[in-house]
Amino acid sequence: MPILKLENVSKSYITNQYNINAVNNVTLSFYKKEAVAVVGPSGSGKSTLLNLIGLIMNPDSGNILIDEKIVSGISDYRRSVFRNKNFGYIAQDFALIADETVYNNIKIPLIYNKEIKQNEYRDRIEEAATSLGIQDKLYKKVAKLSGGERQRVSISRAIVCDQPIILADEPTGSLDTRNKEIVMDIFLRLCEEKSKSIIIVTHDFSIAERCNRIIRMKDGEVYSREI
Ligand SMILES: Nc1ncnc2c1ncn2[C@@H]1O[C@H](COP(=O)(O)OP(=O)(O)OP(=O)(O)O)[C@@H](O)[C@H]1O
Repeated sequence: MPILKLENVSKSYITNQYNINAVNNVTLSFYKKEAVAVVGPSGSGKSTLLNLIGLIMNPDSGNILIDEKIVSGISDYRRSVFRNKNFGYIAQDFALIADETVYNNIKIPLIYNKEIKQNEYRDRIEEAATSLGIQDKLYKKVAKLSGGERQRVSISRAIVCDQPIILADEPTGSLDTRNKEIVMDIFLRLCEEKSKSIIIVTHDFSIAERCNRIIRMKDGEVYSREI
């Protein structure tokens, strides 16, 4: 059974100058324990697709289902509840607060998660940091870390609430080859050992080819997929 499903999902942007079908009638399924790459030229709709999947925006038409339950076309509040429960995010620029410690950065999604009690924070933060090998950096400021270390902080933050699906938009865009490999090793380990599903938007073919599956987009449509 897919953990996440898109059925005939479309999204347009309407501006004064143009009306563009950013995602056009896309049907896709995602499963537990798989890393999936979304590739395609600039403007092909990858980020819009990721925002739809992550319930950041509602589709104009079609359905998004998590565990067979429709989670699109619902109120902003209910969407945010599903979002917090199901998705961890990793951004290209890491989206960390440089002046804060690693510990405080990893803590951020816990504060927004109503189901996790404050007395669990420390254990969860230490566990997430340890699984990424940065437990000795917890009380350092992010500003003092290297690019590879910062990305590990952002991955720790994405897994600290233990949501089943991780969404990553160009997660290795600013890393060197060695750190890219390390990040991909971590993603594949999270799929295998923690049964996560990871969806990665990337322009980097060396990243895409290490995923279990590649989804190719062009002009808002998915034109090739395995499975
Ligand atoms: N907020 C917006 N308002 C209007 N048009 C938008 C908006 N966001 C995206 N678009 C347009 O929708 C199309 C798809 O954009 P999207 O960012 O999803 O593509 P992408 O494949 O992620 O591109 P890139 O690889 O450059 O990040 C593009 O033509 C883009 O210009």
